[in-house]
Amino acid sequence: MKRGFLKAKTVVTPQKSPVEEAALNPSPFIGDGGYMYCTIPQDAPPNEPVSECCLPPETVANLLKIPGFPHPMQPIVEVLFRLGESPEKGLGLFATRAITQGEVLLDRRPLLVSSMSQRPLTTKALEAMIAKISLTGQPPNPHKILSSSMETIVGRMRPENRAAYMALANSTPDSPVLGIFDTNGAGIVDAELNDNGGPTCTYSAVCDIISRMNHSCCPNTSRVFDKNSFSIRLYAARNIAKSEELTFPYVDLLSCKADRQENLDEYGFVCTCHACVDPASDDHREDIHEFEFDPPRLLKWARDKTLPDDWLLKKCYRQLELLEQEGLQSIDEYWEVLADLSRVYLCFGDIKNAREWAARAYQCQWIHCRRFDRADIDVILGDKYEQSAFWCLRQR
Ligand SMILES: C[S@@+](CC[C@H](N)C(=O)[O-])C[C@H]1O[C@@H](n2cnc3c(N)ncnc32)[C@H](O)[C@@H]1O
Repeated sequence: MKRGFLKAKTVVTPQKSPVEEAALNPSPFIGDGGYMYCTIPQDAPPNEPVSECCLPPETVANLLKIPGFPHPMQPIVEVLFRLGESPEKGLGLFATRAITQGEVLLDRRPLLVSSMSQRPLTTKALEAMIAKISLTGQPPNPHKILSSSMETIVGRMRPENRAAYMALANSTPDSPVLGIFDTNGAGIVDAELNDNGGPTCTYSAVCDIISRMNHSCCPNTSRVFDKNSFSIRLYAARNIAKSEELTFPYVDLLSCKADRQENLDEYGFVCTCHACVDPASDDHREDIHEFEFDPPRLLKWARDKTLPDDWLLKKCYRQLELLEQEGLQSIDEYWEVLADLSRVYLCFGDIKNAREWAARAYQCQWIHCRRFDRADIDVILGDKYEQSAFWCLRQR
């Protein structure tokens, strides 16, 4: 090199990844698909847990209309589980003491809540898509759209939440950001998040601790999303022994074993739980599924004196036995049969037994709190039970 000449340096500005780009802009905004990217709760102090969300703007507006939103989460005074290795399943959660049915194990804000994958496109998004096709001749790639949405959400997370998210399992061949969403996203039903007039869709939530739970077709926990506190509450759906693994279902529990396994294939494992190895389980689950719950049937029996007194009781006890045998205390059918037993005893004018069954239905808060017909149970547990349509109906 000649003296006096410096070797020219090309200044390369390192390109930011989409996650880094998103981290630069933490304010809420409406993205291409018409979804709102926002932090919930908004303007939270650093010690308040937050969720990064991608939701229809109407859903966000409805949440913000809840008086006092967000309500405080349920304080948990004792940690009842630990994170540990589960043979052949990676990490999992294990009870550190015997837990009683109905105990709350955790109440926690998700790291992420998104409706991106399920929501029909908004008109604006559809127009943008059509414009893009006419410009490039190529339809946009839904996989790319979802992936870029996830990068935006993850980029907006607080660093500690992002680290917790990135440490979760990825059982897919996809990029970590998208694969973690697919492996760990658990559904929040529309009614739990958006029961006052927003667009109908389902939402997926990814959590730091709860997402460590492995699947079982006889799960011992159940979760409820409480939109008031914007948190997921985890309940013991039945008594759990010390050291037992805490489990949650990834698929519909009343479908047959083959269908359940087909849906589990995307998680990359073969389920070997009790129900999947018991040859009688499919028939039991079909019987549970076919059991009719409805007050009209109860009214028909109560008024039809040609049917034996114990006609409905026997059916209900059999249903309860099957549900307990199959380990299905987490599903709605369990609450329904407890509620039916309570109503049947009310028809006999037996308030003591009616209340015992009603108390058991009430104890299933993971179902009770979202049942539109829970008023019956509240009436039986209160002092106005004689005003119920079922009171002494069989004796009239
Ligand atoms: C939501 S994660 C559960 C936590 C995960 N075990 C971990 O280490 O973080 C889902 C993944 O866990 C594993 N898994 C969950 N349930 C399982 C089961 N019953 N049998 C085998 N593997 C399971 C699968 O790899 C699945 O894709």
